[in-house]
Amino acid sequence: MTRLPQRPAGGPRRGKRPHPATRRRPLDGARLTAYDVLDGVTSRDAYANLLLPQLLRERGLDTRDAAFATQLAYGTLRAAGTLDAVLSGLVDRPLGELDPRVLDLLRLGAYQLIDLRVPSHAAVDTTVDLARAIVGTGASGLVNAVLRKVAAGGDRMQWLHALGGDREQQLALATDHPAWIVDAWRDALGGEEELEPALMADDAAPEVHLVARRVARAELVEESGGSPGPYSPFAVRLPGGDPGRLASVRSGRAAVQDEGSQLAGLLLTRAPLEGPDAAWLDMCAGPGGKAGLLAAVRPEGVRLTAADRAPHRADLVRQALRDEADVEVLAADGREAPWQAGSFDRVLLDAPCTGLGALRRRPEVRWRRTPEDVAPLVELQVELLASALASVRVGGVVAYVTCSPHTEETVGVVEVAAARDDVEVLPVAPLFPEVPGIARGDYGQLWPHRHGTDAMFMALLRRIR
Ligand SMILES: C[S@@+](CC[C@H](N)C(=O)[O-])C[C@H]1O[C@@H](n2cnc3c(N)ncnc32)[C@H](O)[C@@H]1O
Repeated sequence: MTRLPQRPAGGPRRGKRPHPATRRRPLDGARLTAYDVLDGVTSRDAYANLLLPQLLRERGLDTRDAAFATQLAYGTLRAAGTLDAVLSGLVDRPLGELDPRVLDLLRLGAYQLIDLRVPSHAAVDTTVDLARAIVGTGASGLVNAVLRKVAAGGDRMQWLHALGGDREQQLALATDHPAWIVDAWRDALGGEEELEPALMADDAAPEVHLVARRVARAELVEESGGSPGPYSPFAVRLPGGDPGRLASVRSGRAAVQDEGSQLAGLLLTRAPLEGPDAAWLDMCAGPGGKAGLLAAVRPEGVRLTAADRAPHRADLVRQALRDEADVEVLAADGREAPWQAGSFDRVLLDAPCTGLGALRRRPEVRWRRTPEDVAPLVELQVELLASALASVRVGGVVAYVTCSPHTEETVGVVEVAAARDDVEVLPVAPLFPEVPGIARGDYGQLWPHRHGTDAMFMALLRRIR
């Protein structure tokens, strides 16, 4: 560590105090934690929603600093596209040629200046301190010079104006979405009318949603200080905070789960069914969010089988179902089912997908995903849905669910199955009369701007012969 310049004996003389900029300030804990999240995402492909809570726990930041670190980390990750557009005009080489640590620091500083309007001396000085400590003195000079130019350019509105571009580019920049995701949302929404509010809502920090599994919802409301969710009878919404501190969450009687995911799980339970109703399958169950809810709400006598291809995800399901009787957890590929064909009455297929509907909770995913990811996922989804239909008895139901509204992964996949002569589509909206605006044709679609949930898609299919 660099040592402070030594004062002459007898203390500083008047007019000879060291310049404040040469003194070392302690690093700001919230900003350092936010930087460490950005660095984990950049250099180790970490997931911010897993890394951040771990760092907050380890470092014991107080509530205020933890909230600021969260805002900085998530906000910077969400806004990376716009921040890079600003920064690329101010750096004398392509951003990809910068030391990745310097780029993350520039993004962190620029986010504070442009989006949070943190006074420029605080945003610049603290980022320069981080640069000096993490990368070195040379980097701190570059960070200082670039961030001063960012500050001089004004706030987000002024920067968007300066960046220019057509309406499409402006929408992508203003809402922090890559252009191909803007297109996918437009397509799923059926046009322009709701596009901007939908993308804006997808760019906002989400509330925390809890699910009351084995505790009365009123009790969880009381314990958490939240309010009942408007749609799922098990949902509690909180403006923020660390739900891991709640006794109900620690004991597994409640869990963190988006209210839209709760509805997607409940869809399976609401489908009308004739004949036996004793065997349910959750075919892609890891980490066990929907399996946990299904286990809690199933009628007496229903056996729940939950499978996941990834053994470590199957272990997480086992953990989520640890206190439930009459459940079986398998590490199994749904396409090579180890169970007998036609052996289930209800099957949930919560398919692996691009996650374009859950970007609020996984802020870096929008920049990680590419349009090339879609086709291989669609191929897998079609195969899994065929397998789900083979796993259900004649007369039984399959709920097909994705946390993506992308038309190819949703309507496109279901239409392949619905074209078969042994399958019929059951309309979703009548099963959710309490959820206005859920219909997407015969399917269900939730949206952050309409429902305050992730953009979950759901479809219900019956084997008719
Ligand atoms: C959207 S996540 C499921 C989320 C889960 N239902 C929940 O609510 O917590 C999709 C899961 O599918 C699993 N998966 C991917 N391919 C699979 C396959 N061929 N068979 C079974 N599971 C698969 C992934 O490991 C992942 O855990």
